[in-house]
Amino acid sequence: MKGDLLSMASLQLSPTNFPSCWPAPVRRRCQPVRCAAGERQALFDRIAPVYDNLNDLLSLGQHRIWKRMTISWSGAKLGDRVLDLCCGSGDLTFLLSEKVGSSGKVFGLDFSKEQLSVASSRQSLRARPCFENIEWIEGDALDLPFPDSYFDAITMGYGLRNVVDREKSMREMLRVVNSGSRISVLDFNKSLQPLSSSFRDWMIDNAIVPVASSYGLAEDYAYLKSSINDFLTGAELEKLALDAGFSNAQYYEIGAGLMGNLVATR
Ligand SMILES: C/C(=C\Cc1cc(O)c2ccccc2c1O)CCC[C@H](C)CCC[C@H](C)CCCC(C)C
Ligand SMILES: C[S@@+](CC[C@H](N)C(=O)[O-])C[C@H]1O[C@@H](n2cnc3c(N)ncnc32)[C@H](O)[C@@H]1O
Repeated sequence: MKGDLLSMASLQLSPTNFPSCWPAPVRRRCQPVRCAAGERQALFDRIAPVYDNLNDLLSLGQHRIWKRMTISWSGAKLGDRVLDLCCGSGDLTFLLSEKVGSSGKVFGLDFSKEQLSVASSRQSLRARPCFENIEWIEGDALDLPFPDSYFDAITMGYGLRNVVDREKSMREMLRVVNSGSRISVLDFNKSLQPLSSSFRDWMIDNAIVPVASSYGLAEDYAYLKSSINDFLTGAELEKLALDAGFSNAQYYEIGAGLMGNLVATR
């Protein structure tokens, strides 16, 4: 499986953005794969055309607030070089771009070609001057094409739950983030409160899946429920970060306990 994942291509990846000691990325095509990672990649490719609209509809626009909180916790500031991991259609990437401004640099990395294509067309449509600081990279969160200590901040929205190896993903984030800098990881909160988890499961069964089924995507959205149940609690996420080597980790429940944000400092 590692071999398959290593065959990720790199989009618009300019060697000039890397120190000269860093090998130039090789342009390769993604291979269709049948492993768990390949199935998830295919799922995110399939849902790409409706992903943004469904997020707005299903969360009643609330996901925009949760994403702004994630940016704020990342500590990204003007002039920084930052990474949005598992960027999908780019919501967090665009917010980071505004935050670091034209003197900064933002990399949006994802393994779904279709999600990146939506992100790139949104970039052309909105055409704000600072958006020129964005570079989209088709790549693997488990094998990042960046040197050690390269970033001043990292964000990851709804990504950690979807990668096939969370420990490895955490170790990769630790490797590429600067000492003293932060990662800010937004995802569903695997709540220990029965009322909160019942409400979330009820929402998925009775709102999310029925709406998604009208686009022929019922199964893809039903995956949400099992993936949240297989995910980690806030305390487990803090432990994951500390075990990987972060010096500090704090988990915040947000959105009435439906969502959570892990903030860890290297
Ligand atoms: C932001 C949302 C979904 C992101 C998302 C993440 C994934 O990992 C996926 C995997 C596979 C398919 C799709 C996705 C995916 O879309 C939408 C979240 C919706 C919430 C479950 C429902 C929120 C309900 C309330 C209206 C919010 C009210 C909050 C208020 C503060 C009380
Ligand atoms: C639910 S979407 C989140 C998109 C965006 N961050 C957001 O907040 O809306 C999850 C994204 O993670 C990406 N992803 C999952 N595993 C990945 C991996 N190993 N490497 C790169 N991207 C991955 C998927 O392609 C998908 O675009």
